[in-house]
Amino acid sequence: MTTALLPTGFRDRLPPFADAAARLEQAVLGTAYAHGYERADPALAEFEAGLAGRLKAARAQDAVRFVDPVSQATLAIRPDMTAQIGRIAATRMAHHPRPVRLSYAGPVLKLRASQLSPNREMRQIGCELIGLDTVAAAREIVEVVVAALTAAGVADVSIDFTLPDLIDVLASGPFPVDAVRIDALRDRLDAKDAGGVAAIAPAYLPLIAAAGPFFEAHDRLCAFDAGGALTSRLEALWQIADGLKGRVALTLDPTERHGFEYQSWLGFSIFAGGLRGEIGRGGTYTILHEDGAEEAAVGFSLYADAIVAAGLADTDRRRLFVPLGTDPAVTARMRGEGWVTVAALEAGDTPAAQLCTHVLADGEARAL
Ligand SMILES: N[C@@H](Cc1c[nH]c[nH+]1)C(=O)O
Repeated sequence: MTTALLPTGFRDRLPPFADAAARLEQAVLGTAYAHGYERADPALAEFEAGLAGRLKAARAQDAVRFVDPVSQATLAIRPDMTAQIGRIAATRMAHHPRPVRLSYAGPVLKLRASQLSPNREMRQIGCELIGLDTVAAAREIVEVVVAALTAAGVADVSIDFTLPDLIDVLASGPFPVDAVRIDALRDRLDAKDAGGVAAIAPAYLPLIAAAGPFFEAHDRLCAFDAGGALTSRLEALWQIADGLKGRVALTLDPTERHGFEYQSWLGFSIFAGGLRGEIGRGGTYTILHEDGAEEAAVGFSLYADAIVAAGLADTDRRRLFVPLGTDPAVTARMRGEGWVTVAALEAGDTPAAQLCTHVLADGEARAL
């Protein structure tokens, strides 16, 4: 075995991609900051028990665990920073007035690669608004993510809304389903398998057709409205989407549940550049406090690697080659004008070897 290779699911990021990811992160966090979201930087690993039980409805986490030789406790490397932000808001920042607005960026590690992404280690950048999961709060969160992607130069953004707790609401209300068959029903709805759904609970069939461009799909879902059980959700969803109308493409897939493990009434996937894979996700969720109290929240996470790998981040180089013997004051002036200067340190050095696009000659930048 060679130690030059990395384990499955891990990779190094090299120039210019690592720079592109850093610029993207800066643009997103800058936009978040300008909207009142201050940065929190949670620990890379923490007590497994504290991480796993923090968000209501979260199943056993998909986390890499290990026994810490120092504390003798089982620790988990974070697979998702949202639960950590929830912990911070519920403990050290519990006394802060609500809502609390926090942003974050850092690596997360999954135990297994998913079908959609072979990577186990990813960089997450996000915002969480803790204390509210109202329409106003959700509108702000989707507004921030759209503004952040615009600031980062990511074009053709589209948002696919979903209702993560839809089946639970219907099953515990108008359309009861046997507890043992509910997972199978979710599965068949996820697969858009009409035959399978019909065999379990035909009342759910219209949900398959209620997916597509947002406003049409919303109309179909309203027509389906199950004795008022969904009225408030549908009204809220409409208001959130209405705020984005005309600026980003909007779709609705009410039974989509991939990646929405702990989200409550609202979930959304973020796409860009006409690509199939999602670049981020978000939604409403519930934080559990130490005393059992529950607190509503809403947020989003973007995946920098997915954005860079899809070619949606700016990876162009613009570098100015500075020949040997150039007056350092001139080079400093060029940097002051925004140039990236690369100084020759030896006589034989060339602009090509230094990946330069321009060369400094007679105090001016000349394109190569
Ligand atoms: N952290 C979630 C998205 C999210 C943030 N806040 C609420 N949901 C994810 O990466 O899937």
